[in-house]
Amino acid sequence: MIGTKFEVPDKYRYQNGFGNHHETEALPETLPVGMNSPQKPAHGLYTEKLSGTAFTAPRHENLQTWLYRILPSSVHTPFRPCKDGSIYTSDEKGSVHESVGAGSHQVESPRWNYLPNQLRWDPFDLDKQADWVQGTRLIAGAGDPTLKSGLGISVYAAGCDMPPQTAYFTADGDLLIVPQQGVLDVQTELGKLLVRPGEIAVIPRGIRHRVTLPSGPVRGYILELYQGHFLLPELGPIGSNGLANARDFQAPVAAFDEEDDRERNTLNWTIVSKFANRLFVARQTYTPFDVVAWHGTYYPYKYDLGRFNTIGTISHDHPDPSVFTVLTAPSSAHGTAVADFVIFPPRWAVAGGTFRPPWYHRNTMSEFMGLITGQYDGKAGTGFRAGGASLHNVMGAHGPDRATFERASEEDTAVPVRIGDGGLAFMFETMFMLGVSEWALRGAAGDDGRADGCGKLQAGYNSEAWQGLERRFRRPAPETSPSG
Ligand SMILES: O=C(O)Cc1cc(O)ccc1O
Ligand SMILES: [Fe+2]
Repeated sequence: MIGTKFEVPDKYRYQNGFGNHHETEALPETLPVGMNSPQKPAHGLYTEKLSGTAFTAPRHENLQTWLYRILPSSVHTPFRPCKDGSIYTSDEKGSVHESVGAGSHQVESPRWNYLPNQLRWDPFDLDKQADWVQGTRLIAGAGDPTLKSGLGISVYAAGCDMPPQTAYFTADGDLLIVPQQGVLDVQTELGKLLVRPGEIAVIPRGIRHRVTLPSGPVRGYILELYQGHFLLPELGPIGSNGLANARDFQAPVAAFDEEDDRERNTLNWTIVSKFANRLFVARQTYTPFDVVAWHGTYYPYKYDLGRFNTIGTISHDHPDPSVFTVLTAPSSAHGTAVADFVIFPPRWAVAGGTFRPPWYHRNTMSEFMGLITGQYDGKAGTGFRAGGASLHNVMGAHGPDRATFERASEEDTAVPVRIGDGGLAFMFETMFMLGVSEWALRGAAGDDGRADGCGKLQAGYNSEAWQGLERRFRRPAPETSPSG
């Protein structure tokens, strides 16, 4: 199912390759030849440079793109804090000079709860009244976007298009988007992406975008990476191909909208900015989707998880889940990720004489998991459901639930089995201890309709998953001496 059947065909064109220097123009002869910033850019456009790394970042890490657009991005009114409950309206009384202006809309208070327990959530409610920006709620996080350190994990659940003539960007980090339900039509400054469940998208920091929902309500997960950028993992002895292959990543081609001449000089466009976890709003007289051509290495992209080339054991033992890494955001400690995006795709389980599911374990890394569809092979019980989530924080003991243990310790391991068909689970794994938001914790599962909390936290997760595990230890009978 993943990667082959979609509700709607993809109507957009892409250019392929991860980390490529791409170039694309929606009108011929727009990109300058042999230079970036000509005195008179083609067609009367302005040149603008978008930097995703410091100017002096090493060549192999340097990310930047040159944009050729109708007006530069700076032509907007000052950003003002947006009004509580009305993110497209600025709070004229709120001062941009105060650290938290009166009435400012905070995406989430930075008050995190640090809990050693295993946590699991029922599927998050769809909010038919919300759009992409309003429907995104922080679940967990670490670090601080002002220090470009750490990450935030959110769920989105929305039922409305973003209003016409609005765009959003976050200055806090790169967005890794994992749709679980419904199609996202994402118009970005650099072109258009259609992103469906079974695909993922990355929208780098700063890139303005507008999300509409061509197939109705949507739900999914977002990892906002405050530091660094996602890379393909090293392949080591796997060799030069495998896992997610570079050629399967798709970046948009340039596409621009021309404004209606009658609307010139009217402040009819609204730009919402997330800056240090706080929303601000500015107005401008023209569409931000006015980039006629671009070239560079800093751009949004998408990837169909159905193209992942899954590698696993063909002898014995359950390998570390790092073999399923799609993208990794490395820290400066070699092999230790700020964030890994890992999937558990359909595959063959063939390990002989082996307990095949994940082992019981405790991990110095934190593991946030979501389920896109179907079932996860580590949890045969019914509690881990598509659109829900689980969190096993630093050193949180976890592993197969009782049902999984019983099945896997009796199965015939001389026979290969197909696992996960029609299903897809994923994990955001991070070196950081994750704080959990107030919203994620408030309201037990079944306690729906709360404004202040998701009402999805499962009170009985630990007991349902593990308390029923039986003692199986039998001390071997002492050997009796033959002499009597
Ligand atoms: O805990 C989990 O279910 C995720 C996981 C899967 C796996 O195959 C090995 C380790 C691991 O943490
Ligand atoms: Fe785990």
